Amino acid sequence: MTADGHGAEGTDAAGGSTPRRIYGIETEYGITCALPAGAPGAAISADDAARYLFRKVVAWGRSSNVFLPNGARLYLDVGSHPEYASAECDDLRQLVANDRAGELILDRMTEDANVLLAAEEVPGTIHLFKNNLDSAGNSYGCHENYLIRRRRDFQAVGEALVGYFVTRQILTGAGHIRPRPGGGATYAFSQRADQMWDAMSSATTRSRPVINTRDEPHADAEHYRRMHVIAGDTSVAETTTMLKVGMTDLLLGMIEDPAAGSGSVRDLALAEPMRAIREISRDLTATTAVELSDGRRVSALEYQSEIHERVRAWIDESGFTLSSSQERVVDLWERGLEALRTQDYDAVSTELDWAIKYRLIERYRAKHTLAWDDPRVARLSLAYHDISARHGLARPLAARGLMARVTTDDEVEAATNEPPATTRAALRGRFVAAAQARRRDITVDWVHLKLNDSAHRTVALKDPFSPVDERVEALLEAVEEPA
Ligand SMILES: Nc1ncnc2c1ncn2[C@@H]1O[C@H](COP(=O)(O)OP(=O)(O)OP(=O)(O)O)[C@@H](O)[C@H]1O
Ligand SMILES: [Mg+2]
Repeated sequence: MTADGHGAEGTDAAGGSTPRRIYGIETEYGITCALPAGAPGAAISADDAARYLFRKVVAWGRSSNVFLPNGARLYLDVGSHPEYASAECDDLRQLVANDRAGELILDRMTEDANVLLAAEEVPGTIHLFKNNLDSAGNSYGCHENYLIRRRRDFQAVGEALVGYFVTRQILTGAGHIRPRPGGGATYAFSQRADQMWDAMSSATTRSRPVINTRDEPHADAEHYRRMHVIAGDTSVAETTTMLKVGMTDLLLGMIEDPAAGSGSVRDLALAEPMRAIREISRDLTATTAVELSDGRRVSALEYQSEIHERVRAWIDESGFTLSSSQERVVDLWERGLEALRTQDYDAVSTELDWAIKYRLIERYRAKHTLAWDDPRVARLSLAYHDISARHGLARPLAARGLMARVTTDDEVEAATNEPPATTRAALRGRFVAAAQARRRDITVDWVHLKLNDSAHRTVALKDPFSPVDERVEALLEAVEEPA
């Protein structure tokens, strides 16, 4: 921690760990109610299914927008997809556990909702998907949030970062069976690539930008911004989530380090990012060249290799000691690029979503001689994203050593109740848990904790890095007092 209490600095000197950063992932889940094959009638709509899913939450929290004892936010907006926003994390393994905990919570809610459907004799089974596109072509997102230092050259740095986010799909895309205009289908890196319409903008729904610039830091606005990244595919494999956030955190660390600075990426802005994102998604060799603002042409593979090299050099020069998760990130990043260079996807086919899914589908296609546009292939692909412990493929794939893990089942289970211990989320989690146990009425958001009693005590937690606060201890005592 530094004197100003922000805790993110003080690591500029050689050695030590990379600068601390707050990050969180929001995931909108796909939802559908499916009838057994050949069953007559129609299943309930996705909206109705979502209402069944949230019935218990609404009964318990009196709202479909609640904060949980693990520090996360669970909500359902009118007419939209169930969403889980992870608690603020400052460690990759912690983030993966909190994100996976959301999956587990929602899977259990789905099981309950299906019991409810059966009891009410409503036909069908609800399924939740960690993907980005439903059968009607609607897209929903997985947003990453990174706390970054406020800076005057945000626009210029942002343009280079857009290039990074557009090209990183060759590593972190979730894989997509993409219908070909003239018929048939091919395999692409990303489901989300065809759904993005803008590079940087403050609107999320209308223009769907790669980086959302709405200025809502949930922290001291004088020093920080929250960078809201809309462009990523939702990750299924824990290692892909780890890589996606881990490599971005390191890149941001380099840009924010005065020794490297924004000059370390400024030359990497793309001339036409929205054209590039589509072209790159469709080329599994990652060799299609796209144009940079300065007229140079590079492939996504060259672009990402360049970023990787610069970040590696920055780490070496700074003499940082990486955490074991960060070591894993740098290694997987490198091996992912090498797999593309050699076109030997098997080198990463237990770690990167697009490659895991590709191998799964290719084996199935070969066994049954199926084309990419066969409905059975589409069903297998969808099952990859189904979060159900019973119907989804992630669990059996992991059990057979075909999908690597970052966490253990015990860690994920614990993270359904326990907030990250090292960030502001720890305070929120304790407050929510205490209020639940005492049945006290509270109002919570990312920054505020409020006890709705006659005194209307509210604490504003402006420092997301801090897991301790005397005012919260006093508030917790008030929660324990008889109302
Ligand atoms: N100061 C912060 N810096 C970085 N990330 C943060 C910070 N505070 C909260 N977060 C993370 O940002 C995410 C916010 O999720 P939420 O869905 O509420 O986002 P939003 O975009 O602000 O709202 P909405 O989805 O309703 O538009 C969470 O994952 C949370 O952990
Ligand atoms: Mg959100």
